[in-house]
Amino acid sequence: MSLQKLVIDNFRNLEHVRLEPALHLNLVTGANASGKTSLLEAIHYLAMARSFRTNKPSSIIRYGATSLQVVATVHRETTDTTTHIGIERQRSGDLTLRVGGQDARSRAEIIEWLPIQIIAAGVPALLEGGPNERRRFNDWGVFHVEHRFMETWRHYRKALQQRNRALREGLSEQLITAWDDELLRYGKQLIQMKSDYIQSLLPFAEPYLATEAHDFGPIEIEFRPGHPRGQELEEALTQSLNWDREHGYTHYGPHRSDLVIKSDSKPAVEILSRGQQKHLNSALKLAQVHHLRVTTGKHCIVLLDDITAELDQAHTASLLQDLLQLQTQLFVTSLDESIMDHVPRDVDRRLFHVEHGRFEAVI
Ligand SMILES: Nc1ncnc2c1ncn2[C@@H]1O[C@H](COP(=O)(O)OP(=O)(O)OP(=O)(O)O)[C@@H](O)[C@H]1O
Repeated sequence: MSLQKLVIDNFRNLEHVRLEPALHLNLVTGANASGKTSLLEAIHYLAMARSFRTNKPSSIIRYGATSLQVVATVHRETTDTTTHIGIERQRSGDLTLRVGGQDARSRAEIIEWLPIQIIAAGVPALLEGGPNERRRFNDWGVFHVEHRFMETWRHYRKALQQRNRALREGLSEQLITAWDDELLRYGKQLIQMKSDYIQSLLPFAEPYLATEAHDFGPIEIEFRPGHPRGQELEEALTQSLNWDREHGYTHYGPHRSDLVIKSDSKPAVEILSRGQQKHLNSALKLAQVHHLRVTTGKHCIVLLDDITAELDQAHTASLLQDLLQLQTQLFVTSLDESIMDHVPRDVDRRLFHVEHGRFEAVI
């Protein structure tokens, strides 16, 4: 996917911005607080219907405005089709999502249209972030490559919510476990999908992890299904019933799945330097972009925020080259233009300069 046109209204300090991005590299430069990250945040908001910087949607609406809007013309390479995608958020909380001139049926419809990855200083990395971040990484991949995922997740979530409600309300064992069949059926399917995804991702990660510059030992990623090893999910559910009743929620299941990332057979978070952790993080995201490309033909949009603060020159250059080779559409922010020196001349590129929320296309 790629954005051909982008219009942003009242998003943080961006009052009204219209851009025609390049197909591959879009570099956004400007002083501190000019609006560079806000641009990436607006694109991310359009693609995911959530900010990567805050959980409070009202804080992203421009001060004094009653609503924000982000609209894009999106090209899908797999079908060579173009459509309009839009998101509008009112300060009152109302959210409207539009695809092709119609209300979207769900957030998933938009997310499916716009696969997006972000590598940014403020976004928790896979290693140092909590299990939520690693689940999100895992689910992102399964969502985009496995069409049954969303439907299975909806069934599972419904059973989980009902069971948790029965637990909270202190209902009888019979009423609590009435949901177990559904929970097990869809839970096991989810565990299988998530585990299969990680297995199929690993070969794609290897080339990015194996470059000499990284200098870390062999990396392993172990999928943890969200229940104790050596036990089936049904056994874990039965054994934790008393715990679940006491705490008012279901302890075990794929909603608690996690990934254990190891280097040289030891927890990577404990032995890798901060710089190495950042490389590992970007290598795994690159692997997802590549895997998506090969398994579905979809191109990803990648947002790199203040990348030179994240990675040194050599790694920035190699990351840019890898991403450009995968034909992603890149939006990169930086205080200066030096990143362009790492980019081959024939790459379709545009340089934008931003000042107080106003963008100017320089090349
Ligand atoms: N809701 C809002 N309405 C208007 N302005 C806002 C809002 N939220 C944040 N801002 C301001 O928007 C400006 C742009 O912030 P942004 O994070 O995009 O800057 P940046 O160019 O990425 O800066 P840096 O290089 O320092 O990371 C800041 O001055 C910030 O205070």
